[in-house]
Amino acid sequence: MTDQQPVVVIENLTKRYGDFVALDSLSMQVDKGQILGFIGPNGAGKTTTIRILVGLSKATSGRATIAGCDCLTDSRKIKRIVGYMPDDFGKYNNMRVSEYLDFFGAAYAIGRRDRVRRIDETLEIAGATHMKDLFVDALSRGMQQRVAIARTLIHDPQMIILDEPANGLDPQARIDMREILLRLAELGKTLIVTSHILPELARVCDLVAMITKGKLRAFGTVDDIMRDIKQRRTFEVLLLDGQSVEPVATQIRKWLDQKEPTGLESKNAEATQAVTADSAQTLVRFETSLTDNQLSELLNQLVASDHAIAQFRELATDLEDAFLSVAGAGAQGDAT
Ligand SMILES: Nc1ncnc2c1ncn2[C@@H]1O[C@H](COP(=O)(O)OP(=O)(O)OP(=O)(O)O)[C@@H](O)[C@H]1O
Repeated sequence: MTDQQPVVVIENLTKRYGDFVALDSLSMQVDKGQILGFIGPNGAGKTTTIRILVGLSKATSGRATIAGCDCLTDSRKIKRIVGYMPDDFGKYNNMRVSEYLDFFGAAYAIGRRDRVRRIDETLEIAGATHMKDLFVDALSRGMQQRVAIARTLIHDPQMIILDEPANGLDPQARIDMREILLRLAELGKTLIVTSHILPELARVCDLVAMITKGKLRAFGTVDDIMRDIKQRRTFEVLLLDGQSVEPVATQIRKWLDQKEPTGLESKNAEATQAVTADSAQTLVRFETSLTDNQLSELLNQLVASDHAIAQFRELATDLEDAFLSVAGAGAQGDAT
């Protein structure tokens, strides 16, 4: 395998439990040193995919390889290449951090002298050097998560798979976790990181795969996904006078009812519902899929009316909105 070849190759991976399709023809690739954010709500199929990747579960059809090794048939090699951190830390009473890591190092058949060195190295990468002599079960969730990362790195895997590493962490610990992920990528590791919380990963991921109901809904860089997903945009009209809010909201509703794709009553109803008047903040907010050209007509009408308009602005759409848009579109598609 050369450096140019993707480290992870997933081709048409499908997993059925009886009649239930947990994973439906999933395909994607991850290159060396990249961080893939694997995003999806509970039950989407993330853990199913990961279990197949680390050789713990057999796909019904399709294929997955890591560094050229088949995840099913080369499972011994996969265990050497991959470090897997499940979302559950487990119970390790009466064990100091160094003993805990030594235990896992020995399980990987790392010699005693190398284990001593690896324990120091992995604790340093995970920012947990000062925890070395503490008892594992006395550590906070965030500290335990760092120790779990050190454990995942103990055999120096080239590929690291972390299942919900930020789960249960406080905001600072989440930021620290992101720093650790970036450090690992800098060290040349390839990472797959799952989350059901999107913005958390968006800042550190090179790639994002969004999955719902076992199907890949979007795959690409964060920018690609934001550009490609056709979504309704949100606008705000800020008014100078609170009394203008209701009449302007009514004017926008009427205009949207005429201009949004016609012929479908439900569409119009949706557009109408998407206009909200906020008297306290003297603004009207609305959602639309109309273009800037079309919206300029509305802006002209509003400016020509008796109401003093302070601002007409588009609200930034974040990845969370994009995800909801993808998930919603996918769910509608499945229903038809
Ligand atoms: N052994 C099993 N037998 C039957 N159904 C299963 C089994 N394992 C998982 N499933 C189902 O497959 C679907 C995908 O589950 P999976 O655990 O992969 O989701 P997930 O995206 O990891 O969600 P979560 O974040 O909740 O772990 C779920 O509907 C789950 O109930």
